[in-house]
Amino acid sequence: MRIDVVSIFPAYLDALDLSLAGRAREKGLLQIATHDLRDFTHDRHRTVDDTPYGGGAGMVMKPEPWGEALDTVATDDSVVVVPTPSGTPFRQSLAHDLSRERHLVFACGRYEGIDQRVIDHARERWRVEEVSLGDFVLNGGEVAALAVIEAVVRLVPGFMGNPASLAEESHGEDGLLEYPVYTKPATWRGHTVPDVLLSGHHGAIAAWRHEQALQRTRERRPDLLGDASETSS
Ligand SMILES: N#Cc1c(N)n[nH]c1-c1ccc2c(Cl)cn(Cc3cccnc3)c2c1
Repeated sequence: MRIDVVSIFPAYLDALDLSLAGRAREKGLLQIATHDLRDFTHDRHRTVDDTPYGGGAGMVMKPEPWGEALDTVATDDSVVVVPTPSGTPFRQSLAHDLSRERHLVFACGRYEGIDQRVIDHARERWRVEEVSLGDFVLNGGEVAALAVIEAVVRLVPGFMGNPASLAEESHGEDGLLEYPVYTKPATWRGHTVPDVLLSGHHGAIAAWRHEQALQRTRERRPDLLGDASETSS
C-alpha cells in the first residue's frame, strides 16, 4: 500500500515514522510520503487561503493549490480521503475497506475548510471518502488523518506480527467493547488480579472476558448491542 498526505503542516505526520507504520515501511508493506500544499502555490507568499464567498468568519482553502497537488499525487486507482467536520463518522468497517486499497491520498485541510469545488472535481476522477473522527471540534484534518492511517495500516495483510490479536478488538467482529486486561504483578498497590485469570481454566477465562465485555458495552455503548445481541450469554 502507498499513502500520500497533503497538508500545510506535513511535519504533523512525522509521528507515522514511529511504531507500526515505521515497521511496515521497513517490511516493505507500506510507502508513506507527505507533501506541503504550499509547494503547489506560485505566488511569493505561497498563499493557500482566501476570504469566503458569501461572507462569514475565517478563511477558505483556495482550489488551485489543491487541484495541482491532487493532479501530482493521485493516480487512477487512488482513493482520496478527505477529513472534514461534515464527513461520515469514521468506523472500523471503512478501515477494513480502505486497508484493501493500493493507494490512499489524504487531503488535510485547515481554516474553515477546502473549497467545495476541489471535492466535487475529485469525485469526477477518483473515489472520494469524506470522513469525520466524530462529534467534536478539531482545527484541521491532520489528527484525523493520523487516526485513520493507523486504523487502516494495522489491517493491511502481513502488517501485524500476530493477526490473531486483530480478532479480539473493541468494535471488532463481535461488536462488543474490549474486556479489561491485566499483567504482572498479581497485586499492585492493594489491587489484585481477578482470580479467574490466574486459574488457568481457559473456558472460565473466556466466559469471564465475554461477560466483562458485555457488561462494559451495556454501560458505555448500549448503541452497539443491537449488533451483538446474538452473542449475549
Ligand atoms: N471538527 C472537526 C473534525 C472532526 N471531528 N474530524 N475531522 C475534523 C476536521 C477535518 C478537517 C478540517 C478542516 Cl479542512 C478544517 N477543520 C476545522 C474546522 C472545524 C469545525 C468547523 N469547520 C472547520 C477541520 C476539522
